[in-house]
Amino acid sequence: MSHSWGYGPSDGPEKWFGGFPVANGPRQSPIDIIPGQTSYDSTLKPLKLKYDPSNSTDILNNGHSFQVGFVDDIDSSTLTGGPITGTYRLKQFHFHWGASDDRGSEHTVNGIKFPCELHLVHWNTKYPSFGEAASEPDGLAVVGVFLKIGAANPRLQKVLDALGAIKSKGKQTTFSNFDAKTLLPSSLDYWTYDGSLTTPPLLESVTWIVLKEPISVSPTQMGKFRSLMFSGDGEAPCCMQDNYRPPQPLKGRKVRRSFK
Ligand SMILES: CCCCNCc1ccc(S(N)(=O)=O)cc1
Ligand SMILES: [Zn+2]
Repeated sequence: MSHSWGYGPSDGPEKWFGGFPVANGPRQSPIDIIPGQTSYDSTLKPLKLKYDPSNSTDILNNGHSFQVGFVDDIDSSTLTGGPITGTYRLKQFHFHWGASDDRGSEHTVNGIKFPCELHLVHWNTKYPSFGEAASEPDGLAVVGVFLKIGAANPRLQKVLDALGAIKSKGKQTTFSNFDAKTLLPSSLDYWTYDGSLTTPPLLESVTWIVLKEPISVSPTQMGKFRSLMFSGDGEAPCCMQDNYRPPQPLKGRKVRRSFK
């Protein structure tokens, strides 16, 4: 059975339960973060992100978003500290965004949607690979960064300038020497909770680490995200936008914060 899914009326988030029943599971993502209901945890460590720019390899339109891939066969781009134990390796980063600036993020804060959200995806090196880690409850850690409309962000430009070469589904091009650390805000204060992949297969294997401070993006830069296509060459053209899953029920989970 082919598990084709998307973000449209016939194959979008409200339809994913059919092919992926975990969609109604106990630790689904994203969620609405209500800061007043989070608990400060003084035992949470500072996040340690060590990214080697020489590790970036390619940029790919996967038909759902675009992602920048990293070499992950050695511990050269890693996440340690924060709420996790051990070492997690950076595998890829990607984004989710809206058709207009009033929506697009997956996590929300007090019900507020941001126009875009960056996900830096890491896997636990206690497992042999990303694929194996993805099915373990402590297998993945994703750092989420909100993008807020403001001044153009020069650090996004290299990524946005590469999108012309990967307009349609399946297109891929080399993307080297990109320092993912440049996409992070100045503060690494974060909220954290146990969740899932936000796209099928929706595996409940993600420790979410959502940064409190957004980075900026301009309306023009947002337009460049929307110039991508969900569709492949020769298919009916369909703009890549609104590729976000809405918040899911908390089901008793606690959200902790690293800051007072
Ligand atoms: C086992 C194969 C999984 C492939 N899909 C990876 C994937 C999906 C969603 C996210 S997200 N949006 O939760 O960060 C990250 C990585
Ligand atoms: Zn994502």
